[in-house]
Amino acid sequence: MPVFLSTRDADFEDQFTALLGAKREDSPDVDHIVAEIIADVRARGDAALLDYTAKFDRMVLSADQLAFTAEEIDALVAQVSDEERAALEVAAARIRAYHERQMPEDQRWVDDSGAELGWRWTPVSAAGLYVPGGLASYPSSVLMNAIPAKVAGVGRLAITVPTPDGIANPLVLLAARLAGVDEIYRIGGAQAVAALAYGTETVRPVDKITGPGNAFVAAAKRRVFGKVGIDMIAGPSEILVIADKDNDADWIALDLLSQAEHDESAQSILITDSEAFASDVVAAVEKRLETLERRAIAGASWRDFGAVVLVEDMDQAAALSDRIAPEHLELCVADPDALSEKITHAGAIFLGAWTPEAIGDYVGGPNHVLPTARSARFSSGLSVMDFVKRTTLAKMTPAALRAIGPSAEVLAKSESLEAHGLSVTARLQKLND
Ligand SMILES: NC(=O)c1ccc[n+]([C@@H]2O[C@H](COP(=O)([O-])OP(=O)(O)OC[C@H]3O[C@@H](n4cnc5c(N)ncnc54)[C@H](O)[C@@H]3O)[C@@H](O)[C@H]2O)c1
Ligand SMILES: N[C@H](CO)Cc1c[nH]c[nH+]1
Ligand SMILES: [Zn+2]
Repeated sequence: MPVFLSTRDADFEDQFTALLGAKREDSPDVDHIVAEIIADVRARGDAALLDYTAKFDRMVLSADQLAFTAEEIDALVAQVSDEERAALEVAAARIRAYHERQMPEDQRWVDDSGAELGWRWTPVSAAGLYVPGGLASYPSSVLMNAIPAKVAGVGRLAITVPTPDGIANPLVLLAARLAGVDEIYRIGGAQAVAALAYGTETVRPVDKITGPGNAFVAAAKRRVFGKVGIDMIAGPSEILVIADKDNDADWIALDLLSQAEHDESAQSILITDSEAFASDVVAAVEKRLETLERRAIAGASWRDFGAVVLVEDMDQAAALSDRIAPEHLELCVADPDALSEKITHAGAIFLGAWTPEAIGDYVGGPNHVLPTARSARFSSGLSVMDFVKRTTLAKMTPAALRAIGPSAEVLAKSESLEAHGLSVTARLQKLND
């Protein structure tokens, strides 16, 4: 059974704080193993990649087999059914259209002093996308990572995907092709991240690495950060549903289970102002868990981390939601737009009973790579912005330098940086000659 909290309980604050602080992720200490793997890939390049691929993915390869050839991709893509291809194409088109609107604009203006100022956006030159290939492999995540990169204008986009025992997921290859990925390597784990960051004889290094993965992948991303950029370390999925009594309890139960089925550590929370509705949803979840294919995973998540919170009104619901800062927030209430105005911290908001979160996982358009573990308080989901960087521009005229240069001279002096000040002074003297 999930925990049941009511804001009317005397110890509500303690219980809610415990819910917020519950540690869900089992984070094994893999950092020392990962450090060794990265060092080995840096030292031995392809030879290390081949050894680790043989060891962890049970695949003996030669260096010229590390990358998928165009013919191999063709053969795998041909295995995808027409129905699945059409669905991926719908998803790709919608994700692309959404992300094209995110492209930021350059700015240039002249201020009061006569200085010309501005900024310019440019894409990162090369990006690498890690696609998990062990227990879970999501073609939708390939689209969600690769399409923003290509929309941003990333010149070279490489994918690494482990293929344990030589088995590749044809849908992953098709998603990569639809997104315009340039290179695909059959490698995984920390060694793949190291290869993308530092390069080997076969894998050219990239500037930014994105994509989810297991503890080894996450630790490797943390370690290479600085040498390359990374997106985020996404934790187990979360959903918070705020629903009033005028909902179908079974729909809400399924929405809660849709994220619970990802992972035993996933978290699904219902906030409602109706005790009777809360009971109906709990009963509907139990009923669905009798037959759901992934009932073992979803059941464990619901039992260990699920929660139902009874509130007095929707204002209270909004305030609690902000404290949870959920990855996904569904607002199944009469006026979801009005309620959403009261929400500040959420990775993605799904407005109204006709918007199940799963639409956002696949075909809505917005990205499904979102901040977890309350990090929506300070970060956002993956976007085109993750693949561009901003260069600032400043152009002085003699008049502008005369207007603002003296302040720079004063500040340079106060920081005891003489050359800084003199570089301005020399120019101002020239103007006075
Ligand atoms: N948030 C999302 O959008 C999203 C999407 C897909 C998957 N995921 C998550 O990604 C993860 C995928 O994990 P996975 O394991 O299935 O695939 P993975 O590709 O992340 O990891 C497989 C690799 O781990 C390495 N590895 C395994 N055991 C090792 C060991 N003992 N020592 C060193 N390296 C070892 C191997 O190199 C192997 O190729 C899951 O946690 C899943 O929940 C998240
Ligand atoms: N809900 C996941 C992110 O939290 C993403 C995903 C992929 N496929 C289905 N769902
Ligand atoms: Zn999902």
